[in-house]
Amino acid sequence: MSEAPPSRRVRVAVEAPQHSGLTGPLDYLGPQDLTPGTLVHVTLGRRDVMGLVWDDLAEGQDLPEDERLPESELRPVGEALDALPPLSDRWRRLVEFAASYYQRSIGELALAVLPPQLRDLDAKQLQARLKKLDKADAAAATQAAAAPITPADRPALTAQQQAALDAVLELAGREAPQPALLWGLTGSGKTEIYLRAAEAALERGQQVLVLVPEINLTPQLEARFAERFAGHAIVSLHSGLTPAQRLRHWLAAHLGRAQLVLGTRLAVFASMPRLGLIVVDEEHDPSYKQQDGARYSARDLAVYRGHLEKVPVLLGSATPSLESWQHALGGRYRRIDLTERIGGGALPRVRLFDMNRLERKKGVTTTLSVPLLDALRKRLDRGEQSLVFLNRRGYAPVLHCDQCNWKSDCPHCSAHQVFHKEDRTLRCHHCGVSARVPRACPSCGNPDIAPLGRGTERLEEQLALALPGARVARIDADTTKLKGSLESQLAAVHEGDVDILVGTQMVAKGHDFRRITLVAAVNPDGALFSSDFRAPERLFSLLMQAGGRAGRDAAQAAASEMWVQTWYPEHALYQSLQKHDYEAFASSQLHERMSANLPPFAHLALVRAEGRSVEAARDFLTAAQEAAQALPLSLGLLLYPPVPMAVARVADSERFQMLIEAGSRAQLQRFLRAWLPELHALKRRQKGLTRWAVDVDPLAI
Ligand SMILES: Nc1ncnc2c1ncn2[C@@H]1O[C@H](COP(=O)(O)OP(=O)(O)OP(=O)(O)O)[C@@H](O)[C@H]1O
Ligand SMILES: [Zn+2]
Repeated sequence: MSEAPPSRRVRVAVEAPQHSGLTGPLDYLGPQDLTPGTLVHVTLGRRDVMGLVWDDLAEGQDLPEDERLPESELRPVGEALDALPPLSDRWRRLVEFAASYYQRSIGELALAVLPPQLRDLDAKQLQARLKKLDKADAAAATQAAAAPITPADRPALTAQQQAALDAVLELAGREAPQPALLWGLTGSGKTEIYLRAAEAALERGQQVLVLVPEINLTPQLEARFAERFAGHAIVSLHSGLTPAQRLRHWLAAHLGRAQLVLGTRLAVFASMPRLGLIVVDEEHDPSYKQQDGARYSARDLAVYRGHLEKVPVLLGSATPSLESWQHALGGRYRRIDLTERIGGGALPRVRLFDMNRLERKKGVTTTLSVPLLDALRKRLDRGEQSLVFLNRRGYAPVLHCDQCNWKSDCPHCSAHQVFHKEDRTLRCHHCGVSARVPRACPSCGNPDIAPLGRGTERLEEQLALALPGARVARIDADTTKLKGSLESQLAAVHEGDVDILVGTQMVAKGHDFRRITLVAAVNPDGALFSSDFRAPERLFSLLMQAGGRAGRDAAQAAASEMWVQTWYPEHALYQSLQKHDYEAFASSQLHERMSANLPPFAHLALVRAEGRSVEAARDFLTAAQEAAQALPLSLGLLLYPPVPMAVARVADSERFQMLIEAGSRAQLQRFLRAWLPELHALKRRQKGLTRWAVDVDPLAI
């Protein structure tokens, strides 16, 4: 290091949040041979931060020539972490696309999707890490090399599965494969297709990325991959890992050593030099959408990544998102169907139980109707399992005093505090604040305050009372807080130690329960009349999923039943559900969406604002709307007026939102790019505004 080599202008993506006004990579002075994709330390203001050397030109996010600093004023880049192979061109294109599409800065997104620990290392520490990893991997690699890629113990495919696999393999052989939508009934053996397609990719020496909605809800999928590919290098990537694990797993993927990467939405950004296949399981699941920062859809980015890397993307679902379904109808996605359950079992018979037929007693809803209890008892007698599904946790959604009408409202939110009997607390599910249950009404002193309505905790209690001797268990966010508790509770169900399982949507998804013959949804009507146009889609898929937990053992399939208690049995959604007719449901929904000009026929962005007062949040959006109307690019767009959000106040913050609707993605993108910089300026002027954010393709309205 005697003579300093000549320097040049290098562009470095640094983590500067959008609101700081820095959008593109920044200019520094660095050595000639600094490869794009290399991590470097740089100074930003007075801080030392991690940056990523970017390309010479990043489209759209560059400062105009005359705003760039002359070379003489540039700061030098600091230490480069060049022991790490640079992040690939394709990886950088993915990040660039995501940043631009979701309206964030490249640097913010690039650094946010790298493992956090990587940011804190210097070159020497990184080298030490890599060395340690080398040693561990050398041992594992010999093992992996010895493991056969074609495992011996795998089931022979059914004819339908074989046809589906052939279709996937045919795509994989193409120069630029189109994405595939694997539409398969619950229990039709979709996972087996993922496994076989993965196997074929491994045989080609490629890496496979498998995305799942929530890793702790799908321990079985992970177990099935681990079992099938025992001896192969499989790593997981999700937010439940320790920072050290996350770095180790990420490095294994980046160095090309991990053959399979299984992860949640953030794994869509895993650096994988030999990527050969992307699987997105339960592609319709809302948890693929990131809900803060860059609000990306991992499913949509997976499709884009497949296009960039020219690899097949396999989107699997029994109830595809209407977006994907529409793409399949239009021929953009290749549709592959699995229409039979493994073993030839039937889907459960759906029984729509009309609540209007029950005798009405004032103020009492008979959630546990006599016929339902009879059906449960029948299963008990036969030694079969039942699942009772209610998407509301806690004991009761509100406590109420019938003398003065006091209700357990959250002091900080426009919502009730939920009564949790187990620890006798009132808890707000929005801001998290928790209080002891009062002995008497805080307002009038009446000692007789009562729970109104019902959550899973109460349902569990009532079931145990009504069916003495039954082993009732509950699985929801409250019973599974401890690490490993969900796994052990699920294991108890699989082992037959539970007769009746009560739970929220956590139990409806993905589990391969073998002994359940009755699934009951006791109070699903709420979503029918939601102001969110996607609520019916979510309800339908949740109920199909829940129903799919019954009769998975073909021998019992004929006796399986799904029980839906509803006040609206004639509703089209339930009618389609009864026939297991996703196609009819999708077609009627798409029809409605088309006439209402909603996605997938229109493209939406939502701007949300939070303030210390209603005025602050609303006025900001009103000003934003005026700024939008002044832009010629807003012509042809629909700008809805600001409205309070469904839960208007959370943690003492007033929340408003404003919807923008466009006929095309490109039009929306062009408009946002012109408009959002003005919002950064407006924010500085709006007193009392705490934050604002834009959500492109919002999922919940
Ligand atoms: N060809 C096959 N022969 C025998 N058993 C199979 C075959 N394919 C899958 N199975 C088994 O059938 C069951 C259901 O398959 P799988 O879990 O893959 O269905 P799925 O479509 O992913 O279901 P879901 O959407 O409900 O999660 C599993 O226990 C699986 O091991
Ligand atoms: Zn609250």
